[in-house]
Amino acid sequence: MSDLGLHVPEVRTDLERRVLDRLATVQDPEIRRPVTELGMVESVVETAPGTVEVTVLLTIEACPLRGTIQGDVAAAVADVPGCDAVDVRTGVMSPERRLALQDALRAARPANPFGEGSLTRVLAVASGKGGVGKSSVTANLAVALAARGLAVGLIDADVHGYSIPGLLGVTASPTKLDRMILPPVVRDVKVISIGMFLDEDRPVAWRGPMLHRALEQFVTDVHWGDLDVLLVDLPPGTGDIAISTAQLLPASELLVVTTPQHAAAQVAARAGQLAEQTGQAVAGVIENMGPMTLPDGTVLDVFGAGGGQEVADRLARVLGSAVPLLGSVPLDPALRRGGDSGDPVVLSAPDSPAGRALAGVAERLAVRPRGLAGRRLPLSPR
Ligand SMILES: Nc1ncnc2c1ncn2[C@@H]1O[C@H](COP(=O)(O)OP(=O)(O)OP(=O)(O)O)[C@@H](O)[C@H]1O
Repeated sequence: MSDLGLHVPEVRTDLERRVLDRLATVQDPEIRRPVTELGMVESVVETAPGTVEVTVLLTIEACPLRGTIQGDVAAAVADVPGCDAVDVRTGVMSPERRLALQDALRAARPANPFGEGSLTRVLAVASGKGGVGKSSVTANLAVALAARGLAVGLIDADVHGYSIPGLLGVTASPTKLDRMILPPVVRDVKVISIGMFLDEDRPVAWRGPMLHRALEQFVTDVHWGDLDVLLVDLPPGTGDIAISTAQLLPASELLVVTTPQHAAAQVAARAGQLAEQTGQAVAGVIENMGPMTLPDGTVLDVFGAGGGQEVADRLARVLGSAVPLLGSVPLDPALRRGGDSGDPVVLSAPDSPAGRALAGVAERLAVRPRGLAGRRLPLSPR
């Protein structure tokens, strides 16, 4: 039995033992745990001296990652000493085996993995109004934090403008195992979006309770594994989902995105002030679409300047705790291009002005020590 109490094949020869040991280094790309621990290795058989046949069971027949898993297994086994040839076969788990896997994964985690005592830093990204680049900033921060070696998850809860899948180039759908959802992993970020569950052409009228339920499912039914950071892309404004986030993710901190414009800053500050009622801390403010420097050195400030600092100062005053301006991301065609092509600017053009500014914000978020500093107690019991 594996650590999770699941199937481990019997081995008879030394080569079979070495191959099985090596398979412990192969992770399921979605669940992110060794295939040997997940009961996915059905058998390892030395069919002729130096020739091994490995049978891997996938969770579902239509597993989109069949080829990846087969390739990873073949690559891992290829240089096991004494192994001249490997044949990787795939099968599908029986419903009983699949259920046992889900039960084992569920038992290994609390119902709300981000509740009391969680070590995951949860950052809910808010903006006062739409179109300020909140989703672009969120997508870039997620991949920048993952590139720094952190385990990152991303929930796209922006019901009306879910754009995260496009910004990250996610084409895969989540794998559904009865009541458990395995999120697609793209650029090392586990991503789940409300858009992955909707018919693109059919508008949905979301009411508060539906939103709450959807977010609750993303928190509890999605298998996130151990995350260092969970980012939540909120819809613009101060609506129901911001309050649901505070309830379902009680340790979440707000990140407020604004443009430099005075009017936009006022609206953004209002969104941030919600933290006063929900007891959330504000991790900081990010100014986006800031002044851009043209090739001849002229500075073009389409949306003015200073809005980010204005929001940070105002929130600090209202909340009575320090609220840093984490960075100002300039208007930059490279950011727009990266978003359009699903190739975030922090990876596709890291030396561009926006790429550098966003990497700087990610660095500040990554190094900030965790703790209760700055977190306010809720005003009313939840
Ligand atoms: N710094 C920037 N420079 C250039 N273009 C940008 C910048 N930030 C965002 N954009 C572009 O602005 C548009 C809006 O961005 P985005 O969708 O991220 O905004 P949003 O605030 O998440 O909007 P909503 O909340 O309404 O969905 C996109 O086309 C994006 O590429």
